[in-house]
Amino acid sequence: MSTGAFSIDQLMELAGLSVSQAVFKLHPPSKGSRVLVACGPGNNGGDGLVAARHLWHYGYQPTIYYPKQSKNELYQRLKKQLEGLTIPFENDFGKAIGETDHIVDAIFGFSFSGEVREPFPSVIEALEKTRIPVLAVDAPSSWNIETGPPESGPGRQYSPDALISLTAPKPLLKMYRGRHFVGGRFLSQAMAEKYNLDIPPYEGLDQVVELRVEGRKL
Ligand SMILES: NC(=O)C1=CN([C@@H]2O[C@H](COP(=O)(O)OP(=O)(O)OC[C@H]3O[C@@H](n4cnc5c(N)ncnc54)[C@H](O)[C@@H]3O)[C@@H](O)[C@H]2O)[C@@H](O)CC1
Ligand SMILES: [K+]
Repeated sequence: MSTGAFSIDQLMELAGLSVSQAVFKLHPPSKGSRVLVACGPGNNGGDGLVAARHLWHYGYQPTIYYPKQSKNELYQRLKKQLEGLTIPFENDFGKAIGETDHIVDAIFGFSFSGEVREPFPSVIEALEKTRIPVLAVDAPSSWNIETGPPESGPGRQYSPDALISLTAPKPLLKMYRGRHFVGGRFLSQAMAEKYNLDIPPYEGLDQVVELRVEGRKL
């Protein structure tokens, strides 16, 4: 992903900005301003940290669940930026889910593999059961990027209300039914052609576009 001379910081900022815009389109703060952002240990979690910062500036009240914090300097800076806005970090996911209007699932993205390890099984199970709307970032966490939901264990019935694919949809989209956004308004025509991607019709200032999922009307 160094392609196109974008640094990881830039890509993560663009990803998190897209996520924040999808949240706004799904649930503007007037419909409930509390948003729980569940962040995993990798870059998917980093997207969540960035999104939370933007959401705060839009008028939301984010809470962060971030149980496996990376020591990497980039994540430490993202965390400091949130602390600077006095955004709370909550370690008890069960408590946090009871005190929110909607949820961003930024736990695992395209590098997830194997069975869900601690401390995340109970978190995935809670996402599976909750009636609070969930927006999954890049993938529903615990899904295999190629084949979709796991056959057993946490996540086998996890079906978030909305998904935002970053840069381009992943193969798991075949197994997904729900609202679907794409965020990747930085791709050049040359990059899109190189990777055989279609650039979707972004409008106005939008960093995201909602697309039709096969079999479901917008
Ligand atoms: N350059 C890029 O590739 C970009 C990626 N972005 C985001 O980064 C994501 C991919 O990030 P990463 O490659 O860091 O990986 P992920 O964030 O998808 O997950 C990897 C992390 O999860 C842990 N993990 C993997 N399997 C696990 C399991 N079974 N149980 C518990 N923990 C497990 C790994 O130890 C690692 O810490 C994308 O989906 C997207 O959201 C964006 O930030 C934009 C740039
Ligand atoms: K995710």
